[in-house]
Amino acid sequence: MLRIAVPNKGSLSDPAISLLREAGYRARRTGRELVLLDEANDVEFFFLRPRDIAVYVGQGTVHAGITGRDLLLDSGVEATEHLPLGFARSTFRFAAPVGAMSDLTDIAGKRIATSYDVLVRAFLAERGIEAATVHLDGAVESSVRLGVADLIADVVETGTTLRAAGLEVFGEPILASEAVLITTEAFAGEPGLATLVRRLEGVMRARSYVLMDYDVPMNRLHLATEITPGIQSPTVSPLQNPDWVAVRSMVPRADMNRLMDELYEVGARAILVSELLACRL
Ligand SMILES: Nc1ncnc2c1ncn2[C@@H]1O[C@H](COP(=O)(O)OP(=O)(O)OP(=O)(O)O)[C@@H](O)[C@H]1O
Ligand SMILES: O=P(O)(O)OC[C@H]1O[C@H](OP(=O)(O)OP(=O)(O)O)[C@H](O)[C@@H]1O
Ligand SMILES: [Mg+2]
Repeated sequence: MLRIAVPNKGSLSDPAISLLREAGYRARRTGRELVLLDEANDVEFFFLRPRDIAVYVGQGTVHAGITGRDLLLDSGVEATEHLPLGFARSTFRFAAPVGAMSDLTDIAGKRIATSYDVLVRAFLAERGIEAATVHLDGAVESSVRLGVADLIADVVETGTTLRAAGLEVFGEPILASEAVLITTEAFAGEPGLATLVRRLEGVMRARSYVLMDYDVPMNRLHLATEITPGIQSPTVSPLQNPDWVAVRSMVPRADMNRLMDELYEVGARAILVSELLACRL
């Protein structure tokens, strides 16, 4: 039976559980459940703290787990990224009081508050910058105002928390992070894991594409299918009116409005967009 670690709390937990549910696995019913047996899929899910998941995977007590790239690297564990999952995207950055620092060299000799000491020390060591780290569990943004540190290194998504604390990012980003499925070399070839990966990829693809249907005059078909070439090739079906055909094609969700405009321009009508639930491409 495949053993998978899933975040039990924090920003990673809900999207990870939704992704698994959409991929056809049993969803967690209550927030207090620690272990969940999914007999139909031959998988056991363990709900653990996101920061601890790399440790369990590294020890081989579970076959794989979902955590953040930043947490994986900070754990220093010998687990590897198997599949990026596209949610909980953030950057990991240095930030200091507005106007105080502009360059990485400004960090030398200063105190950096962070929850990710290993990640920060490795970054500084690579660049030969000497500075002290102050470990804090959370709310790192408050540390500068409270006099515990001169700058911070923390997760930034919208930047709202930084602004509220009177801080601004500076220097190059330390890391671009997102949720990732991790495993070890010993388990990377597990058949159950390959099934999980295929299903997760199916959900992610379905989320990033939509299905587009439209009718177009036969003599404009070549123009329309250039706009929506699909994955393999668009489906073209006859209509009762022999001068028109119906076309169905997958298109990237991000492009859908532009493509609808372009199709209309070349004469397509009745352009419909619908959601995909899952797919195997
Ligand atoms: N605002 C955010 N946007 C995107 N990802 C985030 C955000 N905050 C934290 N993360 C990601 O979540 C993971 C950290 O999870 P963790 O549960 O330790 O902290 P959290 O989500 O901040 O929850 P909490 O602090 O409430 O326990 C990291 O991978 C981090 O990059
Ligand atoms: O750029 P933003 O959109 O503001 O998001 C980033 C903030 O979100 C997380 O904090 P969280 O709320 O989890 O609190 P914590 O610091 O106690 O972990 C993270 O640690 C940052 O502080
Ligand atoms: Mg947090």
